[in-house]
Parts: sequence; C-alpha cells; structure tokens
Amino acid sequence: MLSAAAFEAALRAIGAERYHNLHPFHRRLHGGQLTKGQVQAWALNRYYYQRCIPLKDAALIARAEDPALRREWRSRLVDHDGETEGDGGIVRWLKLAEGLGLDRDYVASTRGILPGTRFAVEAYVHFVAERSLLEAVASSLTELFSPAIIQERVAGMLAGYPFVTRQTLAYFDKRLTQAPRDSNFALAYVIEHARNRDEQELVLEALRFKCGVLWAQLDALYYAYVEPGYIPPGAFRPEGS
Ligand SMILES: O=C(O)c1cc(C(=O)O)c2c(n1)C(=O)C(=O)c1cc(C(=O)O)[nH]c1-2
Repeated sequence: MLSAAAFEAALRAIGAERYHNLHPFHRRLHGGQLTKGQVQAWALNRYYYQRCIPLKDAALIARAEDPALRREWRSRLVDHDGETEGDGGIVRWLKLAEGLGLDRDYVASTRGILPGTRFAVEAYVHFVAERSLLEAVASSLTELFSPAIIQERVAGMLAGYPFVTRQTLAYFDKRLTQAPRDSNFALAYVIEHARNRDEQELVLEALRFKCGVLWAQLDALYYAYVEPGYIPPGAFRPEGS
C-alpha cells in the first residue's frame, strides 16, 4: 500500500499529466486566440457541466450513510444552486454566457450543446451514482488543480478579448475559495478511506476517468468549432458561420 504522501503524489501526477489546462482548446481560449463565436461555444457547452454538477452531488449525498459526509457535501449544492433564486453558480454561469452575448434562455435550454458534451457530462453523473462512494468522492479531485487554471483563464481572457470583462467572469471569483475547500476535504477523505492498494488504485482510476470527462468536452469543442470545424446538426452556430 502507498504511504499517504506517495498516494497524494500519485494523484497530483495524474493532474500534471492529464488535467484539461493542457488541452489545445484551453491553450487557445486562455491565449486570446479564439473568435468571439468560439468563446461563446465554450460557455454554452460548459453550462451543461455546471447544470449537472448538483445532480451528481445530490446522487453522492443520497448514497452517503455518514451524516458528517452529507453535511460537508451539501455545501456544494448550495454553492451551485444558491440559497435563494438568482443566487449560486448556475445563475452566475448564465450571467457569464449572457455577458458574452448569448441568449440566456437558449443557453439554459441546452438545445445547442454538442452531443460530445452531453455524453461526457452524463458519464460523470452516472459514474458518481453507480460506483463506490470512495470512487465517487475521488472523481471530484480534479478540483485540486482548478485554482491554477482559473487564474490563468481569467488573466488570459481579460488580456485577450475586448468583449470580456471582470464582471462577466465573476463566476470564477467564488471558485477560488470553494474549490480548495472542497478538494482538500475530498483529498483527506480518500487518503483516510482507501484502506489497501486496490482501493488506492480505484481512487487513482476515478481521477483518470474524470480527467477524461473534462478532456472529452474540449475535444468535442475543438472538432466542431476549431478544426476541422464540423458543427453537428442542431448544435450552436456562431454568427457568420
Ligand atoms: O474552471 C475549471 O476548469 C473547472 C474545473 C472543474 C474540475 O476540475 O472538475 C470544476 C470547475 N471548474 C467548477 O467550476 C466546478 O464547479 C466544479 C465542480 C466539480 C466537481 O467535480 O465536483 N468540478 C468543477
């Protein structure tokens, strides 16, 4: 069995090798190299991820028998759904999409998303609902790596696109405190609850799976909106394309 330190190092190595900051779509997004239509396509598709996160968190809570785990995890539902209407991450993401010039109702309808986005995000929700609780918790560990990408994204997008303002990107301000809180809890949880080498391997595999969920969403965007640019029937078409 790996020591706690070696186990944590193995988890971090997966992020260093596979996290979606490395994807060419993100390299372009953060480097100011995309058109407004391509940035809109990113925001519109990612809305589906945001919308489904609370479904997977609710699925996890439904399976957790430990009140302490449920109590800790429910803050994630509040972060995304808000305490009242008009509050929370989902609404903040819709504001981001609107700030980029998209119609809020069209985004919320998810009619324009890519099939690849739908399948990748649904695979995540199913994974959390169907695998062991340990794997479900482990699959959230990509958030260990998100503060760095968020800082890079916000700075890169503000510098790279005249149509992006700090207010438009307000969604990410809260994530900079929420993500470390959540991922530190999840990391301590998997270190404590993976009781043997096989369970540690399940945790590592869950994190690799989740990196694939994030990567596949960007593959779909790249293929449809960058190269070769085959937009599937029914999916969002940027103006002038
Ligand atoms: O901006 C990003 O790159 C990024 C990445 C991730 C992630 O690593 O899964 C999440 C988020 N953002 C995010 O905003 C978010 O609410 C979130 C929840 C989760 C999760 O798996 O429970 N990941 C992420």
